[in-house]
Amino acid sequence: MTAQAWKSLRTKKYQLSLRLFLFLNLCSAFFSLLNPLYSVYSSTLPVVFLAAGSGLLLLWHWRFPQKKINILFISLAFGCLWAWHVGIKTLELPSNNTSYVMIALLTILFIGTISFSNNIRAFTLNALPIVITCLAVTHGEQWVRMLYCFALPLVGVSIHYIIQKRNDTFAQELMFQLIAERETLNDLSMLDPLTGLYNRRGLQHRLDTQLALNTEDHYVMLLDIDHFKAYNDHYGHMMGDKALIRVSAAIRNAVRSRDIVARYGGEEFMVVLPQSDAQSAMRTAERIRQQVYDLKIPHMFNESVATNVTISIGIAPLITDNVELALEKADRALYEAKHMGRNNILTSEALQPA
Ligand SMILES: Nc1nc2c(ncn2[C@@H]2O[C@H](COP(=O)(O)OP(=O)(O)OP(=O)(O)O)[C@@H](O)[C@H]2O)c(=O)[nH]1
Repeated sequence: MTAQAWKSLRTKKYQLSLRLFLFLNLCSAFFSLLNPLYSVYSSTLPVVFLAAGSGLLLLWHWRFPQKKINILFISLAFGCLWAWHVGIKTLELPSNNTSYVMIALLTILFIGTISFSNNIRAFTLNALPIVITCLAVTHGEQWVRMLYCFALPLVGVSIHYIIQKRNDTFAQELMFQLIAERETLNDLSMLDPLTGLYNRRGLQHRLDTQLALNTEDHYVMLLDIDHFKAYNDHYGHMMGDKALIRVSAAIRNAVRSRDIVARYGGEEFMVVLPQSDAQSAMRTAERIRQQVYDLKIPHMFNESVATNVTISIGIAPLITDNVELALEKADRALYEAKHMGRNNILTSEALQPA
C-alpha cells in the first residue's frame, strides 16, 4: 500500500459516511412525509427540503464522487432542518406531546451516531439544533433524559474516535515502515552483494533514468581483469573475491560521482560516463587502469603482463541511447586490448571497421 492508497482509503471512508448520512435522512424524511402522526397529516417545508436535499445530494455524489461535499456544513444544515420540522410539528400536535419529541430526538441522534461514528464535530453539529429545539418545545420537562440521550452517543462517538485515531496511527506507521523496507529491498536488489556496485538490474535502472534525463554524449567502458582464471586457480576463490572487492573500489574511486559503475559479469565491469567526450573517457580509463595497477595485488601468473593484478579496458561512445550497440563496440575494443597484450586501453574508434 502506498501513501496515495492510504489517502484514497480515508477519502472513501469520508464519502461512505456522508452517503450513509444522506441515505438515512432520506428514509426518515420520506417516513415523516408518508406517515401521518396522530391523524395530523401535514408535510412540513423543512422535511420536503430534507427529502429533496438528501435525494439530490446522493445522486450528485454518486454521479461525481470526486467532488467534495463539506460534511460539517451538511450535518449542521440537516440538523437545523430537522429542528425546524420538530418545532412546526409540536405546534400542530395536541399539547404536551413529549413522546413525539423524544422519538424525533432519538431518531436524529441515531442517524448522527451511525453516520458519524468517529466524527465528533459532525455528530455535535447535527445533534445540537434538535437537542436545543426539543428542550425548548418541552419547556425543559424531561431535560435530564434529553441531555442524557445526547451525552451518551457523544461519549461513545468520542471514545470511538480515539480508538480509531490510535488504530490509524498504528496502521500508518506500519505502512511507512513497510514502504521504507520495500525501498531498502529494492535498493539491495539492484546491488551486487560482493562488490556493492550496481548489478545488471541496477545498471538498467540507472541507465533508464540517466538517459531519460539528458541527451548529451555519453561513453561506456567494459573492463576485465587480466588472467583472472589463473589468479583464482593459484590463489584460491576467496582471494579472488578479495581482489574483486579491491578492484571494484579502485574503479569507483577513479570516476566521478555521476558515473555509473556496475559489475557486468564475473570479473567484468561496466562504466557509463554521462556527458563525456572521447578525451575525458580516455583519461578516466587511464586513471582506472593505473589505480588498479597501483593496488599491487600480487599476481605471479599474470602471464608476461605484470606480477600484479591488471585490467584491460574497451571504450565506445553511446550514441542515441543505443546501449546494445555501444556495448558491442566496447566489447570488441576490449577483446583487441586483451589481444594487444592486456593492461591496455582501446577505443572503438581506433579499431579497423569489421
Ligand atoms: N573469485 C571469484 N572469481 C570469479 C567470480 N566470478 C568469476 N570469476 C572467475 O573469473 C574467471 C574469469 O576467467 P576467464 O573468463 O577465463 O578470463 P581470464 O582468465 O581473466 O582471462 P582474460 O580475460 O583473457 O585475461 C573465472 O575463473 C571465474 O571463475 C567471483 O565472483 N569470484
